Amino acid sequence: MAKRIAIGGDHAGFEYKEMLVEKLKKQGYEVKDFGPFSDASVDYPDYVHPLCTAIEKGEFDQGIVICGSGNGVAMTANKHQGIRAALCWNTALASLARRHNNANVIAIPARFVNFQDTENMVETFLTTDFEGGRHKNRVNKIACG
Ligand SMILES: O=C(CO)[C@H](O)[C@H](O)[C@H](O)COP(=O)(O)O
Repeated sequence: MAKRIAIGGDHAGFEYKEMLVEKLKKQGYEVKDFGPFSDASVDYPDYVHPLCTAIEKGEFDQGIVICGSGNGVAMTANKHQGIRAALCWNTALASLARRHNNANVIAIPARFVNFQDTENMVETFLTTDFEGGRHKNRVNKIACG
């Protein structure tokens, strides 16, 4: 079964989101675009909260959220108990986010990374497994409340 990917962000991430959606669909991923659907100025929580709720409900396997710095989308995503969002700006961080933190959402700072690096980070994020072992207890202790 194709991996189900949820993607969204804000106007600053719009261009990269559009290019990623096209690429991921071509690669055979099942992709749902949570918006926005133009580069008009918007508020990222309006798009990131529905995306994260859908992941928490089990409707998607992993998420990609993109804004200018990556911080706004990451902060929003991490308000959700079932989300572990990792702000990444290179493939080493994307790999560690999966291997050590079992991150289920990657947050990308579109204004600070080029698209080639973004593609590489996303590919790494979607294809790298959680190592478990010593990291399992730590990850289990992240959620609170
Ligand atoms: O949330 C952010 C900052 O933490 C994102 O980078 C936004 O994309 C950014 O704030 C948008 O800025 P703009 O001046 O409204 O385009």
